[in-house]
Amino acid sequence: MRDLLTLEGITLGFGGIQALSDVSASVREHSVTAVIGPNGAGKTSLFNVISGFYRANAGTARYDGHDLLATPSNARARMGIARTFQNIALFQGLSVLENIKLGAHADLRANLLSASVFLGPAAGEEAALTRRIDEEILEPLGLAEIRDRPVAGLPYGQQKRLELARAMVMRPRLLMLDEPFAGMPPPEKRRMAEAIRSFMRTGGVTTLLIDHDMEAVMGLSDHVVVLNFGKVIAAGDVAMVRRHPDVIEAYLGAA
Ligand SMILES: Nc1ncnc2c1ncn2[C@@H]1O[C@H](COP(=O)(O)OP(=O)(O)OP(=O)(O)O)[C@@H](O)[C@H]1O
Repeated sequence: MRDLLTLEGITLGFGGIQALSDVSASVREHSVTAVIGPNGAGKTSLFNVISGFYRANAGTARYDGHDLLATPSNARARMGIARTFQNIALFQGLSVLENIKLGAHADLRANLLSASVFLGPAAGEEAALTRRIDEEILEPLGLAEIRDRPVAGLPYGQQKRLELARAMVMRPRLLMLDEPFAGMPPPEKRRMAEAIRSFMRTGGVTTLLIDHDMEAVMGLSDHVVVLNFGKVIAAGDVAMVRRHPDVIEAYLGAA
């Protein structure tokens, strides 16, 4: 399988802090790649460079043959890059369905408070989108019954799955998940992992994820990149990374 994303020498600093130093990594198409590492290792910064939220000071990124770092962030979304956030970033006053529809209007997300998001598409398009969301997204994620409920008050696990739903409605090629398992009890983690796998099977998506939950990460991932103090200290398959002495010292040993 070919690489969908290749990073080389990515460097990012904030004043005196070196968040990323010369980070090189690749993400193989149709695989799950996990980025792990202790707090402050640079995982979210790396996501922010890929999605265009931060601008790298040095380095290159190629995505599907394109120079990613030269591509504006809204164009990256159109190229099929979708992400979720570490902290839940849903509209609590809107329904499950409305939140997912916002995800479908990637270009308008910069302008989320605009009512035109809902008035924009013609009625026929709107109905087709709703049907697609019902079949492609809500059903496999087990969210069909709560489709019209407001997000506020939904259990945490359902809100995390809704974030995945909102990213998936774009039919992304590269799905970036920032701590999808955080704060979940084991049954919810299993449901989330199953949902990610099912989208990979049916949608052919490539997944890049960050999480602290070693068991969940190891159970789902084909490839693991370990960051510490902004540097890649190990990369490889799950078995190799588990055995790596620097990883054990930096991360697994401390877990
Ligand atoms: N906007 C910013 N301004 C200043 N420093 C930042 C900014 N974003 C990240 N950093 C710093 O860069 C370093 C890497 O942070 P980052 O959030 O990428 O780590 P992380 O591995 O995602 O950590 P965590 O597991 O705690 O989320 C940290 O020292 C952090 O304080």
